[in-house]
Amino acid sequence: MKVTVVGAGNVGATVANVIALKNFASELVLLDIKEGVSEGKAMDMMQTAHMLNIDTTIVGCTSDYSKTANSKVVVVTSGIPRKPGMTREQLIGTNAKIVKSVIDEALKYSPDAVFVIISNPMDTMTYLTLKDSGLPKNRIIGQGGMLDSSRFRYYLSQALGCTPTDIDGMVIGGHGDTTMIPLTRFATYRGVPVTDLLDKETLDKVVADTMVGGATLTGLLGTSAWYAPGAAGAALAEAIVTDSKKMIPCCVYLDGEYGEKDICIGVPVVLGANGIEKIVDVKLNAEEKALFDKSVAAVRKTNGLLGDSLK
Ligand SMILES: NC(=O)c1ccc[n+]([C@@H]2O[C@H](COP(=O)([O-])OP(=O)(O)OC[C@H]3O[C@@H](n4cnc5c(N)ncnc54)[C@H](O)[C@@H]3O)[C@@H](O)[C@H]2O)c1
Ligand SMILES: O=C(O)C[C@H](O)C(=O)O
Repeated sequence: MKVTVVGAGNVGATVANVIALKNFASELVLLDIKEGVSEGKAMDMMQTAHMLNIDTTIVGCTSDYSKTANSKVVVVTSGIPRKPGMTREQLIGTNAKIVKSVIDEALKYSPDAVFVIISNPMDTMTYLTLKDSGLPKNRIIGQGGMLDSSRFRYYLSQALGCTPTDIDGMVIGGHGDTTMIPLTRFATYRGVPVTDLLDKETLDKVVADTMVGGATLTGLLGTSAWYAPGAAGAALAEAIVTDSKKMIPCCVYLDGEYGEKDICIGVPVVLGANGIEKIVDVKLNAEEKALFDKSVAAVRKTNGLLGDSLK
């Protein structure tokens, strides 16, 4: 099956590279507006094929959407990243225009695709995509929770002195410095609740570090991160292309679930060939529900800034 990645910058090229390494797509198209960049990165990756056993055909193109025709999944990474000191929400003006134009073009050639939105502010860009495209809600998925949960597992593993692969845990809510909700109550170390293993002060620090995980990396790198975001985007594409039915926290449109309507925000979902196969309605306790409500209110406020872009 064919997968398209729009935006061949740090995140898009990493999504593409991880997809190629995982060998689940027959063809991978990388598209950017910068003349020659996608072609160059696609050729560079194809020259690793022999060494890394890649059988996926990787094609690069400059703004030629005909090359993306009939994609099963379109991953949208085009847009500007934040710089140190900025919030993701500050990117809305520039990125709304970019995302809207990309969706319009991609849809002309892949009307049946599932769209994975990565560009920030991701929850609002996912909402914009849903409203602008008119596509059914199961085919619009925002990537945030997979990455944030992976960071949560990393910080928990650091606190426990173990490998992140032994940790289970998820982050729901918005993909923002103040809107993420790492669910410590459900996090485990090989089935043992982390709340039995770490004191409250340590857990509070893990939560705080997770929430500003992206900002921390932006401070270190001077631009936002790409390895874990790229792996997260590829993981969503893989779950859809392989119809794996994996449960992953993603940003999806809620229509009554979690008591919310007309919003795209992070909750656990089952991913498969249809995109979102099912929204998993986790029973939140009063404290978690209060955080979720606050997160929803903040994302709604950002959606309110879309203004004319929604028309
Ligand atoms: N949701 C997440 O978890 C997550 C994680 C990391 C980054 N991001 C976001 O992803 C976006 C990309 O980040 P990056 O680090 O790759 O940035 P980058 O600057 O390295 O790459 C962005 C690319 O998009 C391209 N582009 C711009 N307009 C385009 C258009 N109309 N059509 C096609 N391509 C276009 C640019 O030419 C550039 O190559 C940012 O908005 C960033 O905030 C989201
Ligand atoms: O932090 C950012 O701005 C990029 C991305 O959303 C991330 O979490 O790494």
